[in-house]
Amino acid sequence: MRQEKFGVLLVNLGTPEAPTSSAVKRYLAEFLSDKRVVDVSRLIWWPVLNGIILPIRSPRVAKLYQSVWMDEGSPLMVYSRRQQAALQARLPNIPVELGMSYGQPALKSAIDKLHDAGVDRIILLPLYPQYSCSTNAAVFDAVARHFAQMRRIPSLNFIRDYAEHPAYIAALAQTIKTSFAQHGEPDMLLFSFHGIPQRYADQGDDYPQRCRATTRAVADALGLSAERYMMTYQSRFGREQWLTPFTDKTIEQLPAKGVKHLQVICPGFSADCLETLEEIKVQNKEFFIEAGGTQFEYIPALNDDALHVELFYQLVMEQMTRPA
Ligand SMILES: C=CC1=C(C)c2cc3[nH]c(cc4nc(cc5[nH]c(cc1n2)c(C)c5CCC(=O)O)C(CCC(=O)O)=C4C)c(C)c3C=C
Ligand SMILES: [Fe+2]
Ligand SMILES: [Fe+2]
Repeated sequence: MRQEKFGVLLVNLGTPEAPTSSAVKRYLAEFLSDKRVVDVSRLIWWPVLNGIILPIRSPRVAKLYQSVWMDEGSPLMVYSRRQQAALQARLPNIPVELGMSYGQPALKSAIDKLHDAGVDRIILLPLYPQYSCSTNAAVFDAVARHFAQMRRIPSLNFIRDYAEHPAYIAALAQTIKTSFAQHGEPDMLLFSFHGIPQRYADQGDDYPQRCRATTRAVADALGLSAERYMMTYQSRFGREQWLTPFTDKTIEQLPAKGVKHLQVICPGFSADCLETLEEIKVQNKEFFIEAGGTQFEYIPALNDDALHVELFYQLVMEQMTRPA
């Protein structure tokens, strides 16, 4: 029997092509039209999105993107490309493609490239460590939509998430140790995850459990006692109730409780992006200092760190050596 030809498809969210109001509008329009992200009836959502959210949010958010934009582009894209290149170097005989759920490079073109390279089994690795219907399932849907257009679809190994993978926990523990060594041990270590509507969790999305699993495993690996760390949710959107406790509200209250030195890590973001570099590193730092905190450090995402690439390598190898 012919040996199967494997290919790897790394997927992340996507990001605007430029830090301009029109590019942000195009990006948000695609992202926020996905029913996996906002599941409100289209009859209600379409006029709200097009009449209110896009015109008001796009220019405001474009300014925020300008403040974090790198010479090579949007941070999320820059780090995702570096992750792809590093994993490709580690797996020289297997094509590794990057696809974005929204914007460029489109998932569709990444799948086409793998198809053209003769791949008959795709290892699909969404770079969201904790499963959520709004992210990992959205990737699965998008891949299935493209498969629906193909006559000959490849086999698919879908990595649902890796919230508790030992190599992921080890990489996070290492980066926290490095930060402690560099800046001193803080009074509190805060694990901040992107939020989702509470309703999604009530309806069965196990995202909060997956976030807790990561947090517990890292705290155990570091031997942190319960009063030295906390877990919160950031990046709220819209009027609905989102998962609590909120990162910003928590941070504002910490100095009054005696926390003067705070370090924040965002383990749900595999690459630094607007939500970490601006919302946490700039905005939430300000909230903490204004409330009386004295020392604040944001611990960078794992990005293209060697231990992160090692995790991707192990995840891929586990799929390749799995009995079919
Ligand atoms: C409207 C609902 C949203 C849900 C649900 C949501 C879930 C979710 N998102 C991420 C990761 C990222 N989100 C990012 C930006 C971002 N997220 C939303 C909305 C929802 N996210 C918006 C509107 C935006 C754009 C910025 C803004 O307008 O505030 C990013 C950063 C992208 C970048 O270009 O830097 C990431 C990454 C996760 C992991 C998640 C659910 C678990
Ligand atoms: Fe988001
Ligand atoms: Fe945000």
